[in-house]
Amino acid sequence: MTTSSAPGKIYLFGEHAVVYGEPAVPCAIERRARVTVEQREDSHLRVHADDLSLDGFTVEYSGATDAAPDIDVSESLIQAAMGYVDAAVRQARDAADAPDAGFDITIESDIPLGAGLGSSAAVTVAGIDAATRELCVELEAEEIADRAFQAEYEVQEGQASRADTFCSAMGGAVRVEGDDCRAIDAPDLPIVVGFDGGAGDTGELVAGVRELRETYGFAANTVAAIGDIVREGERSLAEGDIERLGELMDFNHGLLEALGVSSRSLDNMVWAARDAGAYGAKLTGAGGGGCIVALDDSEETETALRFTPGCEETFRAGLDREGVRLEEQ
Ligand SMILES: Nc1ncnc2c1ncn2[C@@H]1O[C@H](COP(=O)(O)OP(=O)(O)O)[C@@H](O)[C@H]1O
Ligand SMILES: C[C@@](O)(CCOP(=O)(O)O)CC(=O)O
Ligand SMILES: [Mg+2]
Repeated sequence: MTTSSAPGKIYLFGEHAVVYGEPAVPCAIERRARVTVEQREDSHLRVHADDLSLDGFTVEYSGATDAAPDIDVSESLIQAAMGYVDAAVRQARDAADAPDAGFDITIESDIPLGAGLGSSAAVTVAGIDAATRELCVELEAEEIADRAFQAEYEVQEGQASRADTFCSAMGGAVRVEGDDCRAIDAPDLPIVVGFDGGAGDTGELVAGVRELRETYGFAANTVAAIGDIVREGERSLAEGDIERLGELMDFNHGLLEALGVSSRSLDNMVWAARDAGAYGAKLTGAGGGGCIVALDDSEETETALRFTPGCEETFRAGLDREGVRLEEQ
């Protein structure tokens, strides 16, 4: 039996634009997905996910590739829930050259689903690490990142950048521009997350930006301007200039809003954080609903978010310098 874990992430800058080759800077946060894998005698797959919430449902399921899941929900929901796990298992079987390996898999995660904190990447990265180790193969973090990207790319039908999976595998702050992925130095950041309890459909939101970008030249310029913010933000990060980082996050949020991926509750939380004196605040990830990220070393932003209509949960989540790791074997 092998348990591996991998962190979720926030985007300091650059989501969406990273899909079109602009750079992005995601940072791993201290919230993890833990995946426990035990090889079976047969080639079946049995998955158990605690408190897996899908579109407001909480389901507990266990299924096998050749058997119906033991819960009464639609096939499409199960497909959505299983997609990343199946893809991670395919990658592990391929890496270990064990096409018929079967597993019992248990997933526990502190990362809300579909909320822009990279739960899919964390589950995929931790799943590949645990399953390959179970097959006596130890992969480098970079290879896990690459295989997890292939898995996300497959599930998201070609609409994925390397940012989430590389960040989750490596930990810390990273910079991703096309296929060029690298770890970067970052100071400890006072990260506060606000969560509206909802989720956005990453594929749909990415498709919406794509359409805007194809329809309007100025939308393409907006995407390019996000790239300029990221380049400026990298300098501020290197200098540890948190005030400027905050200002650039505010700017980045404005451009994401212009691209149509914010929402009323995300905007409310962003404004609550700014009014509370945060250095800056923006939505994180695909948007549409889910999480915002703010920088504040005082308690003010968390207190304000607790009283903000539409904010369901707020928590401080420090930068996690560790990426994928073995928990138990
Ligand atoms: N705890 C979990 N158990 C099983 N699958 C999970 C879990 N967390 C995330 N996933 C998978 O990741 C998907 C959500 O990923 P995505 O839509 O990319 O949003 P995000 O990565 O921002 O959280 C879920 O639909 C599910 O397939
Ligand atoms: C919108 C995008 O830039 C980030 C999506 O992040 P998340 O799955 O919402 O955590 C898409 C991508 O980079 O693959
Ligand atoms: Mg995701």
